[in-house]
Amino acid sequence: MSKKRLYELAKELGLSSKELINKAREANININNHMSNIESDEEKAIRELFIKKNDKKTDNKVNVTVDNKQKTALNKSSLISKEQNKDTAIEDYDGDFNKKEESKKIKKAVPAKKPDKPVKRGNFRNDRKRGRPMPSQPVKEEPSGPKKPIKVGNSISVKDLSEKTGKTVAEIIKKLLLLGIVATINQELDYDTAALIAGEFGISIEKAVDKDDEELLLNDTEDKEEDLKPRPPVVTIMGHVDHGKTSLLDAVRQTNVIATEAGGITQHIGAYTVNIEGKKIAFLDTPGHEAFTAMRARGAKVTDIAILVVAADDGVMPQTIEAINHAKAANVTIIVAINKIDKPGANPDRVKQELTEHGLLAEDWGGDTICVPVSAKKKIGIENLLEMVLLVAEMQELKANPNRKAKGTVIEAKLDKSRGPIATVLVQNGTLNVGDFFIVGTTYGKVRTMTDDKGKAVKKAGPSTPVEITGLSEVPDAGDIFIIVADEKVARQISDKRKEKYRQEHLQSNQRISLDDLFSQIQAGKVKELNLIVKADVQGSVEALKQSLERLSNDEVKIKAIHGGVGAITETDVMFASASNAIIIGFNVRPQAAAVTLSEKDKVDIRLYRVIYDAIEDIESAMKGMLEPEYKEVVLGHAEVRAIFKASSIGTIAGCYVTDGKINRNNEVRVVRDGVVIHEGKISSLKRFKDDAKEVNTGFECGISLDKFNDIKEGDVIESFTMEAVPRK
Ligand SMILES: Nc1nc2c(ncn2[C@@H]2O[C@H](COP(=O)(O)OP(=O)(O)OP(=O)(O)O)[C@@H](O)[C@H]2O)c(=O)[nH]1
Repeated sequence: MSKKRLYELAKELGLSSKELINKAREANININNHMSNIESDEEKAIRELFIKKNDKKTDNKVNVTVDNKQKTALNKSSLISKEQNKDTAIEDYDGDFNKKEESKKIKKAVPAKKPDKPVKRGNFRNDRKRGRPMPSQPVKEEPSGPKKPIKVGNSISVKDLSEKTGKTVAEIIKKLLLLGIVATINQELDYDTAALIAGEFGISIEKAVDKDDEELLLNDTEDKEEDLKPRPPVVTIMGHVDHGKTSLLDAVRQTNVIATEAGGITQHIGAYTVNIEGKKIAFLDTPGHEAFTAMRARGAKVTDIAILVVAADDGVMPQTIEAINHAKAANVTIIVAINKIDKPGANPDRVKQELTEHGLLAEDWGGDTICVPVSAKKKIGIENLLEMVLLVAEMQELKANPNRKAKGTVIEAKLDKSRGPIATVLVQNGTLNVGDFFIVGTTYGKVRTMTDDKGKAVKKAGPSTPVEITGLSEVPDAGDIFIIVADEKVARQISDKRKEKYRQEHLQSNQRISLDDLFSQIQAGKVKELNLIVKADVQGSVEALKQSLERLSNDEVKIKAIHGGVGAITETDVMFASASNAIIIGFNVRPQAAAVTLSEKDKVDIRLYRVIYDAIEDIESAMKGMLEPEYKEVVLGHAEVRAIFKASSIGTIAGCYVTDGKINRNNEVRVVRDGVVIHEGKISSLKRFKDDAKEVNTGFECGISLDKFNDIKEGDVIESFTMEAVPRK
C-alpha cells in the first residue's frame, strides 16, 4: 500500500497541514513537514486522535472551526475521495448543524478558533516589516521647563521649540532677536541655534535622530495578532536564461484568465494576481533574480515564495545556482518548476540530482523541496504548480491586517506623458484607498486613481494586491517603501525631512563641478570623470543626448550620463546631481522652482539648451579645459647680476640690469651660471631703488632677492619664465 503524504491526509480531514502536524505531535507522532510520508498505522492513529478530539469539541458545544480555506480543501478533497470525505470530513466536522447553515457558521466560528486551540505557533513567519513601537513620548514639561534634555532633530520650528521647552513663542523670538535673528513662528531653526536658545533658558538639548521624528509622524503601530488575517502569497519566478521564466509567467496568467474571466485583457503593470479556486496568488512580473535582488538591496522584502524554473532538457545552470543563492539569502522558500517536460530530451531526474548538489533535495527523494514537472509551452502541470504554491503559502501562515493604513513597495514606476508619474505598488499590509496621502522614498502624493492588473479602476486594494496608482509628485524608484500617512501636511513634512537628510548625506561641500570652472577643479582635484544627468522633453532626445555626450569621452576624460529621464528637472534630479557631483543638462525642459532653489543652495550646475548641438559643443569646449593641458615654457626676459649686497634682514640682494624682455615679480625665475641652471624658484622681492616693483622692463636696473636661495653671484643670469597651457584639439 502506498504511503500517504501528510498534506494529502490534511486535505482529506479538511485541516491545514500545520494543524495536522501540531495534532500529530501532541500524540507523539513525529512528522517533519507537510511532505512527509505517513505510515498506515500512523494515519490511523491520527484519524482516531482527530475524531476523538472533535467529538469532545462537539460535546462541549464549541463550534467547529472550519474556515474558508479548509472549506475549499474540503470541497477539493471530494475530488480525490468523495466517499471518504462524506465519512470523515463532513460528518466529523459538521456535527450537529445542517449543511445550509454551514457557511454562515463557519465564518462566525473563525474568531473562536484561537482560544479553542492553544496550539503554539512556533515558526510564525511574517514578512512584513514590523513597525517598531512608538518612541517614548516627548518629555512632559513642568512650568519651569523640563529637567531632561529635550530632543531636537536637524531643525525645529520656533513653534515646536516653544512647545518642547514650555516657553512662549514670544519669549523665543525675543531671545532670537537678541542673537540678531529675526524669526517668525513657523521659521525653522537649525539644531545649533535651537540649542543656543534652549541654553538661554537653562534647558539642555539633545540631538534626536531624524528617524524619531519620522516615526512619530508615521505613527506606525504593530498589528495585534487578532487583527491579522491570511493574505495571498507573493511569488517571484527565477531561473537560468531561456529556461522558460517568461513562458511560465504567461502560462500562469493565461491559465487564470481562461478559468476566471475569459477574454479579459491583462495589463502589464509589473505584477498580477491569479485566482485558484477562490484563493489568490500575486506574481511579480519581472522574471529573474536581478530584479529581486535589486529590490532587496533597497531594503524591500516583497517575495514570499520563489519559483525556480529549471529546463528539464538543460538542467542546473549558472543562473540557476545564482537564483538559488539569492533566494536562500533572502530566506525565501523555493519551489522548483521542472520545465519543458514535453521535450524529447527532458530528464527531470537529472535536474533533481543536480539540485541536490545545491542543497535542494526533492520531496519524493526524502527532502522538502517541492518539484513540479511542468511544460509552460504545452500548459502541463501549471495548476499543480499553483496548488503547491498555495500549499507552501498555507504552511507559512502569511498574514496581514487589512483594517489599517496601507503599507507596500513600489514594484515599477514610470513617467506617463498624459498621466504624470505612475507607480505599481504591491500593498503588503493594510488597505489602500483612493484619496489616501502617502510618502514613498523621498517623494509623496495622494492616490488619485488606482487600476488593477486587469485594467479595471478600483477604489480599494487589500494585502498582497498589486495596483497601479497615479497622483505622485515625482517618479519613485522600484523598491521604495510606500506608506500611507495621516494627511498631506505629514506627507510633505516627511518628504522634506527625507530630502534634506538625503541632501546632507550626499552633499560633498565645495566639490561641485560646473562647466565654467571645470578646468581649475580638474587641476585641483584631478577629476577624470564628468557625470551628467540628462533631462529632455522626449525619450528619443534623452537617448540621443546621452549617446552623443558619452561619445565625447576620450582616454583622459570619461563622460558618464548617470541618469536620463523625461520631464522637468526636479528637486530629486538636483539631489542626485549633488550626490554624484554631476551637471544637469536640460533639453527643451525647465527646472521646477524647488529644483532651482536647491541647485543654488547645493551649487549644482544646470544647463538648459534648445539645440542638441549647443549642448554637445558646450561640453566639448569645457572638456578642452578639462583635459590636462600640455604646457609650454615661455621665456619672458633676462637680467644680468652686476653686484651683490648682503642685508641681514633680507639675505642676498642681487643688483641687476634687465637685458631683454621684462622681469615680473610673480613669475618664476631660474638662475643660470655659465649656461647651467643652478636654481629655479620664486622671487621674494623686486625693487626699483627703495620701492617694491611689480615689473621691471628692459634697460632698467633693479634689486632682486630670491626665495630660499642666497648663493647668487656676480655674472649670473636671472631668466624669468612662465608655463602656458596649450589647449588640445
Ligand atoms: N518545448 C518547450 N519549450 C519551452 C517551454 N517553455 C519555454 N520554452 C521555450 O524556451 C524558450 C525560452 O523561453 P522564455 O520563456 O523566453 O525563457 P526565459 O527564461 O524567460 O528567458 P530569458 O527571458 O531570456 O531569461 C522559448 O523559445 C520558449 O518557447 C516548454 O515548456 N516547452
